[in-house]
Amino acid sequence: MIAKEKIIELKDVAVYYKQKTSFFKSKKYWALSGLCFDVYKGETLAILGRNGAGKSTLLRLLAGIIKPDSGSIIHHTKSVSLMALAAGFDTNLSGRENSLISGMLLGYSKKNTIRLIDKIKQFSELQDFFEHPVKTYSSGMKARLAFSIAMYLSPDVLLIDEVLGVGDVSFKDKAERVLEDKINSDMTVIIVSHSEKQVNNLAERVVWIDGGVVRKTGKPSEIFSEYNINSNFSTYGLKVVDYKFKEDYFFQISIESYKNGRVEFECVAINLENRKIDSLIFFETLNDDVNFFELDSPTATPKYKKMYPDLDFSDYSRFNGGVMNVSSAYSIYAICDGIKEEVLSFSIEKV
Ligand SMILES: Nc1ncnc2c1ncn2[C@@H]1O[C@H](COP(=O)(O)OP(=O)(O)OP(=O)(O)O)[C@@H](O)[C@H]1O
Repeated sequence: MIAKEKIIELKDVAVYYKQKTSFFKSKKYWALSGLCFDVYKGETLAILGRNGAGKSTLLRLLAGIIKPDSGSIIHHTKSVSLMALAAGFDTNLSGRENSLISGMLLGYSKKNTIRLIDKIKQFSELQDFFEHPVKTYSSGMKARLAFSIAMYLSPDVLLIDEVLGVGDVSFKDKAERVLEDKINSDMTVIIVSHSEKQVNNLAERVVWIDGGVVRKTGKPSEIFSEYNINSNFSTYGLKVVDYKFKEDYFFQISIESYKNGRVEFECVAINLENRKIDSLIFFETLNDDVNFFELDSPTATPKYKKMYPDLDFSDYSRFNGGVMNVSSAYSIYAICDGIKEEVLSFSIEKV
């Protein structure tokens, strides 16, 4: 096996912001702490996390715009671009002038940058606006300029913050196609995205940031099941811990209501290898008692079919609802082709 080449290393990195508590006083707020992970050459890495988790702070760190307050970042590359954040633009200058500056900052000669500028203008579809100050642009136009610059002035590491979420449908399609070409080349791409579909399509690896710390890293399929369940539970001030699942299953558990320590839920489970699930059994370990209940309706509701159009909900899925208790632990077994196997286990706690 060829050893993967590290392009960025984060060693116990932490960043704080000063937040004002009164007119004279401020306190340190640690937006990121204890981050340790590596980025490898040529990979596409997705950064996932809820609002306020620290994703933008992490991107700014990776781009060198801010420095860690403790720990260290080692860059084994010269050109990291945060174009897509549009953070580097001088808004008094035009799209053309900003493209030129970006090229020079990335180490291109003036001649080479000028050669690429018309391609940037054409790709961005900004037309005459390209010659106007960036401060007159809408946020979608800024994102289009940023994306186009990044695509033509190929840095070694491309950082993208939700850029594909802006712009009209035809620009989005075009951007996604070009980005896929970059991903298939040896460019390293780090992308922040809330879209499960986009991350599944584009990224090989995910770093899940939760409350400023790395909660988990892994393949998109390993992360999303737990991430989605956690997102649902955290809306109710609850968290899912000790989450373990069998990779050939997809799960979605959503909360219908939460009252007096009892969670009414809906659950859908799908065998991703198209093995028929005969039944799903929930075992609950609460106060040394073991309770169990069986989920036995064979197909999902139209709601789930609409949410996951790519999944096969026929024989391979089981769907039902029930009640779970907070401060309790669950093991879920599937009987699949006559064989009983543990497919998911977790506990529910108050945050
Ligand atoms: N300049 C700042 N001063 C004080 N606190 C800040 C500053 N910037 C960010 N924070 C705080 O740091 C935390 C992380 O913010 P960050 O913008 O990195 O999160 P995020 O994951 O990108 O969020 P979102 O998805 O909402 O954009 C948040 O709690 C935020 O309130």
